[in-house]
Amino acid sequence: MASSGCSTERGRTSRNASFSGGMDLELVPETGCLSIIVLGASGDLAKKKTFPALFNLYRQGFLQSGEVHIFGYARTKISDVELRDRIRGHLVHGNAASSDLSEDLSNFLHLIKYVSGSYDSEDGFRLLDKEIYEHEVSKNSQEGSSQRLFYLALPPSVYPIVCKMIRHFCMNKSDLGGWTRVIVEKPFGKDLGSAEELSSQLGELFDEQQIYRIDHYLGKELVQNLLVLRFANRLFLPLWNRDNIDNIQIVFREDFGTDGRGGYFDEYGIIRDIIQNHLLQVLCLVAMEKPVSLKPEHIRDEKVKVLQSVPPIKTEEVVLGQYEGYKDDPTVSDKSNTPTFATVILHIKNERWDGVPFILKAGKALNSRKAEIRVQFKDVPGDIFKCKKHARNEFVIRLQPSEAMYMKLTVKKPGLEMSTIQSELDLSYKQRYQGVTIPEAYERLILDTIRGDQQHFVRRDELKVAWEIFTPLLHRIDEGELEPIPYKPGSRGPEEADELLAKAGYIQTHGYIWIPPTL
Ligand SMILES: NC(=O)C1=CN([C@@H]2O[C@H](COP(=O)(O)OP(=O)(O)OC[C@H]3O[C@@H](n4cnc5c(N)ncnc54)[C@H](OP(=O)(O)O)[C@@H]3O)[C@@H](O)[C@H]2O)C=CC1
Ligand SMILES: O=C1O[C@H](COP(=O)(O)O)[C@@H](O)[C@H](O)[C@H]1O
Repeated sequence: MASSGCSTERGRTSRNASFSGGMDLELVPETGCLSIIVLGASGDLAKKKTFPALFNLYRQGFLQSGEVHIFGYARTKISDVELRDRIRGHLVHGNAASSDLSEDLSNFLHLIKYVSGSYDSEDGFRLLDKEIYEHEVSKNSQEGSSQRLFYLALPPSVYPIVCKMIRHFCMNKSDLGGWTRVIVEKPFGKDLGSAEELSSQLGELFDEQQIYRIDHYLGKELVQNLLVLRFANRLFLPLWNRDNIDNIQIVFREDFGTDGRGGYFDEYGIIRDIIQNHLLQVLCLVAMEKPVSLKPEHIRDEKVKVLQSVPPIKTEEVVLGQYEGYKDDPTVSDKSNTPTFATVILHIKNERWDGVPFILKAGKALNSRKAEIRVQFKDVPGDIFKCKKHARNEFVIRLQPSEAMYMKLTVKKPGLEMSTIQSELDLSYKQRYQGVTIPEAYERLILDTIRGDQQHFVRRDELKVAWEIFTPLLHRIDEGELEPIPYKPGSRGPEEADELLAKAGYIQTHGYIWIPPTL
């Protein structure tokens, strides 16, 4: 796995060999050493997602020992060894034990160095810069050609000061093809005002091309497949509109509660945590027009147009819920009004979608864990089968778990009688792509950042319109004008949400259930 010396031919090829390589991306030539700096390295996201994603990229040859170094930075006073011990277990999770794995693990962990310092301390960031610089010098990286990727695995409250410190003390010294990029995590603000303030603060320090606002749903395999599916298949082109589609649901369900993150969650709630970002991003890809090309700006231009076509949310098209027992968490206020469940209907007032409700539903502590897009077609006109038994066509994209796409169809029930039954055309990934490992969303997005591809990241104007849509509703909830309905953990959520779904036109096929095929 390991290679020595900076920018080996292999390293250059593998880091640049993008999925969209043939798609006209202007990739930055790579010549220097890469330093990845995880700020907030002592935290939950860093150990569960960031370091494991880096390890997987390392194992696949996208990060090479000879040219990459990883730095952890946080206030907690621990040594390099202690940081490595904290994350080790999360790196091996899900990987079969083997001698390769333990060798890779040990080599990878040795690439990690920890620097302790506070987020507003000049000394801390000067020390960090010195460590990065020493690494670059040790790899004979030409000054100005090195690449520095800062991953802010931190609460957003410290983004402005941390970005200021990076800007003043940790940038590349000159520009010989090198770069400095910053990945920022959601939530990007709490409402339109705070998001815009944060954007302005960051915008004063970095160009838009240097800021990568990560939304990990954009890194999921089946979310990335949406544009291919829609625009590379003739089949969907004539059907994907208000003439044929009755309603679209985008659903996120989790079968566990706030799971130790009650303090964070209570401040944000399910709309800010899931709907305003993850589900809205999925909606954009489902609803947008064909972009001029696959250039990031062309795609993001189309996403912005979709969001700009969404009129204000009506209170009667919202159902909020809170699971019973949520307030037992000592980090949650006894009087909390925070929704842990929400169904919100959005409309898109354009030629393609006028009249088609987009039903966004998300909830914690429900009866299952899944995320999917459910496109329900209109009834077939002229019912020659004279039986109401055959149900509507539905095209379902299962984002997780058991990634799949299936089309619910009415077919003749096999046998002597002429009767109909609901069945499906099924593309289940595990079965169809045996032996293929679907990459973790974070892996893909970190690699995109290294490659300078912003296609799957949220642009500033996109973020602004997303907040414009939800801010009035969020303010009404914050002011206590809308109360969440209690629901039992392990249930479907409040019954009122199903009633709203029916009012929006969704017709459930009773007695039909899709079972993911097993090998
Ligand atoms: N955890 C998750 O599953 C997900 C998290 N995110 C986002 O990622 C970011 C990081 O999340 P997560 O790792 O859970 O957060 P943590 O609460 O674990 O914080 C990360 C680190 O930041 C430092 N920190 C914590 N609170 C403060 C504070 N008030 N002021 C300054 N520093 C602080 C701590 O390091 P130290 O004290 O050592 O400096 C901590 O280890 C957040 O923006 C979060 O919303 C997004 C998706 C999922
Ligand atoms: O961003 C978040 O996402 C997770 C769910 O992510 P998934 O990839 O497992 O679907 C959610 O649990 C968390 O509350 C939220 O902050």
